[in-house]
Amino acid sequence: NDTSMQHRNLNHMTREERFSEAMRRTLYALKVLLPREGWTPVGPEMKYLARAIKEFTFIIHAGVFIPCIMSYGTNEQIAKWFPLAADFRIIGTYAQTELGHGSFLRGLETIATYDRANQEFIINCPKITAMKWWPGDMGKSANHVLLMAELVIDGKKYGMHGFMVQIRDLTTHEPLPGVTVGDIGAKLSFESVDNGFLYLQNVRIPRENLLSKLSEVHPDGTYIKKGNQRLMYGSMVRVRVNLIAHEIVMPLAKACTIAVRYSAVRRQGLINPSKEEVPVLDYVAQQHKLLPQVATVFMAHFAAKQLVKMHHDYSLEVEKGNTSQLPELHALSAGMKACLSEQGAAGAEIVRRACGGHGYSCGSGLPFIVNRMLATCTYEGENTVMQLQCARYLIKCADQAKKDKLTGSVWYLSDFSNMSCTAQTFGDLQEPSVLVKLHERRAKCAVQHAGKKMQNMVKNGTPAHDAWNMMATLLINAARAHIMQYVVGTSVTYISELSCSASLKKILTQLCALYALHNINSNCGDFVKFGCLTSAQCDLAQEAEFNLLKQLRPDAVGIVDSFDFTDDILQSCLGAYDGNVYERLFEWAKQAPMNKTEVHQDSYQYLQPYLHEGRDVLEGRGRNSKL
Ligand SMILES: CCCCCCCCCCCCCCCCCCCCCCCC(=O)SCCNC(=O)CCNC(=O)[C@H](O)C(C)(C)COP(=O)(O)OP(=O)(O)OC[C@H]1O[C@@H](n2cnc3c(N)ncnc32)[C@H](O)[C@@H]1OP(=O)(O)O
Ligand SMILES: Cc1cc2nc3c(=O)[nH]c(=O)nc-3n(C[C@H](O)[C@H](O)[C@H](O)COP(=O)(O)OP(=O)(O)OC[C@H]3O[C@@H](n4cnc5c(N)ncnc54)[C@H](O)[C@@H]3O)c2cc1C
Repeated sequence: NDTSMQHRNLNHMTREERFSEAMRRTLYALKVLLPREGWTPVGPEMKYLARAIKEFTFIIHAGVFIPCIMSYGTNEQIAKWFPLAADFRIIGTYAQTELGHGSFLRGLETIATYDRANQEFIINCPKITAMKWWPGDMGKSANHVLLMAELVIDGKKYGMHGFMVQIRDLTTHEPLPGVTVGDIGAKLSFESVDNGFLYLQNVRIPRENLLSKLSEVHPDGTYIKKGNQRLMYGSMVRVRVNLIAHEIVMPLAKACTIAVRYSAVRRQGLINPSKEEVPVLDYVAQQHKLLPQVATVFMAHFAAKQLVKMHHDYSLEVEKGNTSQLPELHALSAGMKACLSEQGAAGAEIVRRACGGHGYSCGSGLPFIVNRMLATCTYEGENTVMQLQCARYLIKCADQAKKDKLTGSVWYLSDFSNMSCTAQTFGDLQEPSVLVKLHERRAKCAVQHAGKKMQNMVKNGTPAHDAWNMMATLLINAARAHIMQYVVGTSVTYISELSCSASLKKILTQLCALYALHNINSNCGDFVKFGCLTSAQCDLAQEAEFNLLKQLRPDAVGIVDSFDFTDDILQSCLGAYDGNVYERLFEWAKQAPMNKTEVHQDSYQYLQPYLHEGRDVLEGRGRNSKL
């Protein structure tokens, strides 16, 4: 209810206005919302933050830069930089990606050379491709970066390390000497974020600015390794774990809220010719577009909660020096981020398109969501690269399963029990336990299929790296199958253990079955090819899905209402709680800058000659235009 936090009409703002507005809101919110003593907003504040996050800037500062200080800094470095960053007295970003490299980190070209005489690092971007490019908040806001660069001592390279580098003066905010920094220009989304470029030439930083939790450089240039170097990739694992809730589940829930509410209001056409026009939500085709996406929101939410818990438990183990869970967590976080962002982004577009012409209007709030979700498929690990990382782990586990009993998320790879499906009715295929088994079997066969193909190629003389490259599509499918079985399995377990009313549990169970069946019906080729289902059972799977659409239709609006978004957060003429779609759209359009005047001066200026000539012709004075 604080007017300072009420949304302005972002669609009618320029990019610079949106950048300024996001900064104003974020810093105002920081002052008002968050308790000064700490960075852990609780209760309604956190709920508000999570729902309003798209309107804030400094997400990289808060969601990546600060956690990196905690992950890579020594206690002294944390004590120095965390309080400054937590209170926004320094603004930072995570500067890793370069103009020439984003996925292949061993190809990064920014260099940090140790200068023993002065006990400093000299930072250089040796060529244009080494320039840092993309980091959020870097173009105009950040005055510090957590710079990921190749450490070099006496000509020897030690790999990527994290360095704290100040890039702007803390008083004037001007770039420091040797620093060329700016905004990278308009993008598909994140209009309010100043993703930036950063070119460093002979920038000197103290030796103490090498974040030294995992390794350090002594004054004489001696390099000391202090832990599992793969922890250097730890920040990316954490962001992949965290972004699922914030950037996939939350936006998809908003898009579904808008589309389902609108579909309950929008009347268009007839089902029974003798009856009145129906709400488009009564069309099974519309239900088939919307309800599986609503189910995805819940299943991704449940699976993400499990992954966050796994990351938390892993982090506690790392503190004790035990990094044994890292390979499994890396594979799962990489695979989940890739597969759920792919499903989420596609799902947001499906529900946007289901809103017809008004879904194409920015007044619906949907284009903003769709475009922003598209970025989740690229940042924090491009999806294909992430799926291949996940597949790399699965192939290794499949080999190990031949001699060991596996545990964790890959346990099913060593399950050699009879997994054939005995379903005779579509009701059998709505059973959670049957759906879990089907997904486990499909995943196991997909992993084994990819592995076998590569083994055969290598046996026939193909180098392993070429076999890997040629089977990439099968490996990606195996990663997707693995994640789908994880999402279905964790959701079934989560719902079964949830203490809630029987009616709520029934709805959640139906949504889980709908998610699983939609996945089966969208990938039935795999399920038949791997002998998981017969062709007749595939027909039953379709019947089972359609039956669930019918059962869930009456509760569709109630289910999305349970996401509890305010109209102010949704920013949608189609999804407002009161359902006054047409009045809101008209009011919204009238506010467009184009409608400030009845006659748009520029259009009149260019049209004027033609308008006058047309008038003359109509009034019989002029000749017919040659046009
Ligand atoms: C009121 C005020 C409010 C204020 C603001 C409001 C804020 C509210 C709170 C904030 C909450 C926010 C939550 C989060 C939301 C986030 C929003 C996100 C916004 C955009 C962020 C985007 C940021 C970025 O994009 S950063 C850059 C990301 N870049 C990447 O991900 C690069 C991807 N590439 C790689 O990771 C590597 O190159 C890789 C893995 C592909 C290959 O590496 P490499 O060549 O070295 O390894 P391999 O040879 O393939 O494998 C070797 C070996 O290593 C293992 N391994 C690889 N990676 C990892 C890893 N990460 N962890 C562990 N192990 C790893 C691999 O498995 C191999 O192991 P083997 O045993 O040898 O098989
Ligand atoms: C909105 C947004 C915000 C971002 N924020 C940040 C930030 O704050 N900090 C930061 O450091 N970076 C940031 N990034 C950069 C982001 O992390 C990179 O864009 C991402 O890692 C992908 O790398 P790339 O752009 O080099 O793509 P590439 O790796 O060049 O991908 C191009 C194509 O090559 C394919 N490809 C690449 N490698 C392989 C492979 N091994 N096998 C098969 N196919 C492959 C990919 O699948 C893709 O199709 C951001 C990007 C975006 C879009």
